[in-house]
Amino acid sequence: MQHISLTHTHWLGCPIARWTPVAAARPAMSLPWWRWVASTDSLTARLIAAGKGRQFQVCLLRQSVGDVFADEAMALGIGRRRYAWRREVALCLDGTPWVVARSVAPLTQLRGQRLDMLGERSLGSWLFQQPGLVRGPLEVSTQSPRFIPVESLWGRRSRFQHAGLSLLVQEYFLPAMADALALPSR
Ligand SMILES: C=C(O[C@@H]1C=C(C(=O)O)C=C[C@H]1O)C(=O)O
Repeated sequence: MQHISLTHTHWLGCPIARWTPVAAARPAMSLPWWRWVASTDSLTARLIAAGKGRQFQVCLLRQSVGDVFADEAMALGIGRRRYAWRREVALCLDGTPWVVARSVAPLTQLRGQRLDMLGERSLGSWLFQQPGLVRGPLEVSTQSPRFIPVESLWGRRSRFQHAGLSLLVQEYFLPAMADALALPSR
């Protein structure tokens, strides 16, 4: 597959992200990456295991309330101008970001869920403890994230549903992770 490397600036004038169902991306994906990208259990737990003693840390980049990107609004079934809770983090091993993630949820659905109190604790650790958690289908993108100017190898997103809350979690796997784990470029 042709190596596509997009940088932050490519997003100018291109407001819609291209997301495809994970199964459709399978032919373009190596098996080692498939095991990461198509997994549906906690990425936090997987990174800690793969880190083999490296220190895992959630670095909170930004947490705010505001509107969302058009593709996020579509995935959540809300209007673009509806207020949403937005959390952006880097998942780091020994201080090196391996994954960056952006999670968004409609503000009106947060009702008493004190997600803003998470700080540098992993959202995944909280999420996967919730009874009745439902995870929607995974979608994949080769475009880099828009919320931080880094290049990623694979991006994925899925919607979690729990007690009336819809939370869209988008995770982008970075070249530093591929280097550390000797994964292929795609
Ligand atoms: C959804 C998970 O949570 C991870 C932790 C996040 C956070 O703390 O904000 C964000 C996205 C995930 O990479 C997971 O562990 O699978």
